Amino acid sequence: MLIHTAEFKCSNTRTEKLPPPVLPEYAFIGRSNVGKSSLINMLTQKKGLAKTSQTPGKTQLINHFLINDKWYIVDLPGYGFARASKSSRGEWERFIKYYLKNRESLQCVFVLIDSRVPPQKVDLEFCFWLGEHGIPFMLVFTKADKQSKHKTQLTIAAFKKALLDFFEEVPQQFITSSETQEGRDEILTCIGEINKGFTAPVIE
Ligand SMILES: Nc1nc2c(ncn2[C@@H]2O[C@H](COP(=O)(O)OP(=O)(O)OP(=O)(O)O)[C@@H](O)[C@H]2O)c(=O)[nH]1
Repeated sequence: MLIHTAEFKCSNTRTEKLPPPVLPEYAFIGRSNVGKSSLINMLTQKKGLAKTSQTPGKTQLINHFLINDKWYIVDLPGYGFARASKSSRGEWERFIKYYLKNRESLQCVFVLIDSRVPPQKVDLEFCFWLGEHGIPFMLVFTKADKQSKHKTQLTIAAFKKALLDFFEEVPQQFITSSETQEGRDEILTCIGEINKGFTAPVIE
């Protein structure tokens, strides 16, 4: 799929203010600093679209980016950053989990995993939670340029093994690098395919 336009649409801290759910949308989420903003910029080929930062856990908003006037990339706040207070973590849970469970136009959640780290409890628990609620998701192993292909494969194998304790089969996986653009075509092709089957929910 070619990206003709990618524009920031809105930032929200409240789910009531989200755009009407008439276009297919794809949420991107992961532990803070996993490379989510860089991935969104890489997918859209727009450097400053999602903000990248060296300070983990900065974005606490749901950001909608409209792509080709036809679908949304949704940038969700990162989870699992140590410095967040208990109350702000609780708020994150309520807000994001409400969005994930109730957003009619959400087609798939791309869960970003740092390809250099062994399976982390917080990532696995999040995947289990998605599974429990029947929310479709896929895995994106980020920062692949930072290590050998072999090491990335070992991380993926370990993550899959951990998931198989819970799931009968593992979701689709992508390997990405925002530096080399690895994984871009694969993710966009996948989104293009899902878009073809989208019918807008009826809004009452
Ligand atoms: N080499 C390399 N570095 C990356 C890649 N993706 C992200 N980075 C670096 O990792 C750091 C974090 O990247 P971000 O894209 O800001 O991460 P984020 O997940 O949006 O961070 P939060 O704002 O905490 O949610 C930055 O220094 C990026 O330059 C990648 O694919 N390869």
